[in-house]
Amino acid sequence: MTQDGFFETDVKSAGLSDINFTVYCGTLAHTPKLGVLEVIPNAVVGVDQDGIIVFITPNAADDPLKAVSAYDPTLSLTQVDVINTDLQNESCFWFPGFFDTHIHAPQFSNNGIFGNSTLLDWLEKYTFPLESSFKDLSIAKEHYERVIDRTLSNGTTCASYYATIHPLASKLLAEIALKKGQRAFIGKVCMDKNSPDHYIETADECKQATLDVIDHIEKIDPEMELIAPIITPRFAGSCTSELLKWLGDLRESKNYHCQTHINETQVEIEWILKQFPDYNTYTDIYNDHNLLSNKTILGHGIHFTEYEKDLISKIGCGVAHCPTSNSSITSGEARIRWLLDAGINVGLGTDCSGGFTPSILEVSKHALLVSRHLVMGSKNEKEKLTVNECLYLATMGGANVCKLQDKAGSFEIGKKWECQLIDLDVQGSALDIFDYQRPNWKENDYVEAKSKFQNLIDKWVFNGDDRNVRKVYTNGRCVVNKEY
Ligand SMILES: Nc1nc2[nH]cnc2c(=O)[nH]1
Ligand SMILES: [Zn+2]
Repeated sequence: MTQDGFFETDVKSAGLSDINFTVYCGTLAHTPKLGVLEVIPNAVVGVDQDGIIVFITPNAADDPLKAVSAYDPTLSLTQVDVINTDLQNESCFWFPGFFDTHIHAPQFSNNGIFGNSTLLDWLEKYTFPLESSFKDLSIAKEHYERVIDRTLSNGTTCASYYATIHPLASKLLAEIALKKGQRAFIGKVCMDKNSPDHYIETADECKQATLDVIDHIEKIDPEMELIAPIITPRFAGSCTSELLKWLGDLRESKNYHCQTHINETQVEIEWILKQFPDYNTYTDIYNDHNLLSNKTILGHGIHFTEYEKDLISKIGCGVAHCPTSNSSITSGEARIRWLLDAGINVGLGTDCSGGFTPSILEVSKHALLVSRHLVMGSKNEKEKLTVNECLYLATMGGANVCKLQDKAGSFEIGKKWECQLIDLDVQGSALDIFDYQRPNWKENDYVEAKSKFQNLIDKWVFNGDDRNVRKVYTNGRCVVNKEY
């Protein structure tokens, strides 16, 4: 423990041992482009000591060392670690880790508890009382350990977290993510108005605490191997103009990531525009306070006007789509096709505990269903999202929003080995796979096997859960290994 009471963690020491090269065998599946499922059957993937993918050879899993020699004939094979999946099991595959682009770590214990509330009364009744308790570090520690264990176990390799206003608890969240090996953006929440007396800070306290948390994160992971700070004004409803401007200038000073909520409900929008009478739109408030860049993640974005959509497209902001939360607290249905058509990067967010599930797989399913609800109103079939589009939002879409598209989100040479091993046949899982549904990559022709595999992917999205996640890797390191 350090003097502050935090854990001492060294990201380098958490890496691989003396083995300096690893090959992973098995079928790879990913969605590198919107709506496109690519499958690389029985592949061998070479991963170097930095966790970087250096080769991907399809149909080579029968003799992985041959693939290694073909990549580098001088490599000593005794130093190669071979990780085999169960090759007899054709319903086992590697899939990129999920991105949760919007999650409130301190709200985790409230998952499922929202009654009939809507945003503003939900904040007062359920959220602020829970978050204010994080002044107590022992409460923070228990929640933060559990939320990171749970999201990792569901295949979330990267999460953009809102913490609370408390600097010590926010630093602790960063320490725990680093120790457990989850890639994470950590945002100390900023709020200096419209908040209860027991859960508010002055602008000066907020500035000091924000700098303190950023400094700590930069110290414990100086190379930003896994964690990074993110400037987090809760929303325009809980920050004064003075604080928003200071945060915006800080964001610009070092091109920091930034996250906030926007256009979540009509009542919220009216309430906020009354507080900022000089502005016509919610987006203009953030833009004028210097908070928007291509590293800004805007949570929800359900009720953007045409003008706002064009503005965020021009600036390059990402949107965190949170369909589970938007349905639970009755906020609305975001028009994702409309945003994608404007070239806006969109990822998925659990928004725990506005949303009730920590699983991005489940949120993918909800994104698909919400898009169908939109169609029932608009009669515009184009708004429907497919399974492969939702999986793209859950992986590459999230990577684009977090500006990690060169590091993760799909399998590609030069990217990190950052993925989950999915096993559809795991004992006790809710999936029933019949033998006729299994693809046989060796004996079926590719098109037939691929079509069977697509059906399995669809079944996974609708009926799978964390029990189907056997292993999880971030930055080339195994961080979840479930022995059944
Ligand atoms: N969903 C959601 N919206 C918010 N707007 C401001 N704070 C919050 C929050 O904690 N959750
Ligand atoms: Zn939120």
